[in-house]
Amino acid sequence: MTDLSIERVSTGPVSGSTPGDYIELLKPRVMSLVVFTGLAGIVLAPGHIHPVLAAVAVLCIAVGAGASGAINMWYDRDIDAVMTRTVRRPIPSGRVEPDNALAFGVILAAASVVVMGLAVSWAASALLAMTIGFYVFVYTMWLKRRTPQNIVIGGAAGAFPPMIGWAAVTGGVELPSILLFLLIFLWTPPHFWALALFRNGDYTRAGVPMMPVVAGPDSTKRQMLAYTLVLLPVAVAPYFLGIGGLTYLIGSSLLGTYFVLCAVRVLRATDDKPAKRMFGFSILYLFLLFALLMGEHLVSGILTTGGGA
Ligand code: HEM
Ligand SMILES: CC(C)=CCC/C(C)=C/CC/C(C)=C/COP(=O)(O)OP(=O)(O)O
Repeated sequence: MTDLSIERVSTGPVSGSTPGDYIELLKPRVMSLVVFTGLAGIVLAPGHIHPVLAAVAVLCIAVGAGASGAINMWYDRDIDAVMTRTVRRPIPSGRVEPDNALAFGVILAAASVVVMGLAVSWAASALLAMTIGFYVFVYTMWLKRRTPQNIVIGGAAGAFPPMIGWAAVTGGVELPSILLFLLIFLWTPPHFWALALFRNGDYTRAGVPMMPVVAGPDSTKRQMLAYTLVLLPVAVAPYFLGIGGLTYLIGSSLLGTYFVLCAVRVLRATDDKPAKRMFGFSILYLFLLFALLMGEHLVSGILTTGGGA
């Protein structure tokens, strides 16, 4: 356990929180892509879901993801106060009391799980509850401060949303939804380690054993390349499972090849620029993969029904 007997950044009494402070606790920018992959699970799943229920399912995933982010910020308030990237967050900056942030996260988490079960599907509700629990207890409270494999195993939490969306429609877990999980699971290490490479000082100061801190940048870069090489065929696999079409096959092949090239540039780099570029591209890469999957699926659906007229 990291012993952080660090003087907390004293920013004086809480000067009245604003709604924006609480919204910030939900990590909306990060969770927007998380929710986007959850929507993909809904759109790609076979069968029909009423659009209103689909919207409720997306909302529950969004609220559940945000709630897990708020609880994560409550638990990590000590290390957030030490890292330059996070010191201005609502809790370390004194804008939100820790107990209020925790209550906010717990209430939203409970509400998202109950509403998903009552309104949409108990299978999706169970998966949502498990995802929240995995991120809070397995990643944030257990692995993050103990092992450089923290984000590899913890990455599972971020990979569940497409399975939650799929279960909201079908009530179950099937091979294609497991493949979408695997795609994000393999994407997470190169996504995060690219950031960790240029935020290494933060994590060293905070005593968090991220891979670059423990194994060093060279080993981390080699592992990032390995993950992008494994990810390339896995990201193409939806085409062979019938959930992606020819456009997706070409797009995912090109995007995956460029992601590998990013990793090669990071491996050869003598400064942080390639790592920063790879981190940024990792987000665009995942967004485009899921956008291509959903876009093709929706267009082919329209063409089919249009053709059936
Ligand atoms: C355990 C897994 C993950 C870790 C450790 C991780 C880590 C991070 C960190 C530290 C940041 C910078 C955030 C900030 O400074 O506020 C970030 C940004 C981001 N992450 Fe990840 N991430 C993970 C999984 C995911 C997943 C699964 C997604 C989406 C499916 C995702 C999407 C994003 C996005 C969109 C941003 C940019 C946010 C912004 O522009 O401020 N991340 N990630
Ligand atoms: C539906 C549901 C519950 C979805 C959850 C999805 C999920 C777990 C996404 C991971 C997002 C993320 C930024 C993790 C990093 O935590 P960190 O503590 O390493 O990041 P930080 O240092 O920026 O706080």
